Amino acid sequence: MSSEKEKTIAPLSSSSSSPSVELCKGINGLDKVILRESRGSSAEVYLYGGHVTSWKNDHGEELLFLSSKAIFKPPKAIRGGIPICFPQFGGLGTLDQHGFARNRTWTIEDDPPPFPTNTLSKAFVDLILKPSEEDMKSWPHSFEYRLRVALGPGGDLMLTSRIRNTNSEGKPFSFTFAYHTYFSVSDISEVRVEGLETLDYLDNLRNKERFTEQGDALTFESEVDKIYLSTPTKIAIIDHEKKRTFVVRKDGLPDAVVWNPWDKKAKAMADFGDDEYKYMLCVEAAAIEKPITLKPGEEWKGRVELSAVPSSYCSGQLDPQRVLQGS
Ligand SMILES: O=P(O)(O)OC[C@H]1O[C@@H](O)[C@H](O)[C@@H](O)[C@@H]1O
Repeated sequence: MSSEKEKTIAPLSSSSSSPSVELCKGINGLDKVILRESRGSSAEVYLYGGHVTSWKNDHGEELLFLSSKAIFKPPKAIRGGIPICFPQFGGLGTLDQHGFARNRTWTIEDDPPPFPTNTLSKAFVDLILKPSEEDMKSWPHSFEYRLRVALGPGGDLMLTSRIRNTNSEGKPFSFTFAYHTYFSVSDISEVRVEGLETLDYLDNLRNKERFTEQGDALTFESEVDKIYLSTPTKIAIIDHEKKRTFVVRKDGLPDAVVWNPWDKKAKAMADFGDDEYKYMLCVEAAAIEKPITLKPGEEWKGRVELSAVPSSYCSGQLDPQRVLQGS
């Protein structure tokens, strides 16, 4: 073998790679960005919706649920991954359900204003959304919405939203917000959520009436659509069968929505498989009960950090305290 040939082969057989960010075409030719970390984890972000559609650990296992029937065609929002609900959560206002950010095309911003704290991550992308003239007709406010999606060296997925009021005529505005995260689970009946016990919630299935959750971890055996209020900064989703725990850490987002459509609603959704409710759970870091108000020039920040860790066991039982109190 010539030395020339050996030189060409060497880099291809190398197993370690450095963090990378790649812009390419996704489904239906929509632009997407792929983030890759050196140990093998990755994430995919569509510019349409500023929407994370994939998050994989360093074994290449998908951690987010994406419907097999998801429609990647504007103006329909993508079913699964992490839709951004802004400037309105759900039907709590005059806009279409969950606002318009999830069905607008965002732009990559090469040089955003610096973050107060530096992220360790080298695999990240900065996106920006500004309202179009059409948007201003239904929501007459100027804003700049900057979204950074970053993959940490250990595979954690971090989303940071910075929303600034850029109204020139001195008008404040208010909004509600959610990171509508669809977690992939092995079987919804094997899942528990820790961290929301004893909290008050608004039940979307009962006219948003206010109730208080019981003392036990949440388990699932029917449709659920609840907005938990004043929640702790950390919530754990424990997948018994997979022996995997998702930890949601959040900042600036006091509420948490828990949603699973179950069988009847699943059948009624055109972009969701009839049985897919078994394999997903939405736990959405949110600001809903008390809308955020920004005066001109003011900026709000809302951040979520998702990690997937092996569940810790204690004499055959999961030990929720270790999950919630651990670092
Ligand atoms: O079908 P959409 O607009 O994506 O909304 C899905 C669900 O999103 C949840 O956040 C809401 O609480 C539910 O009420 C809603 O059904």
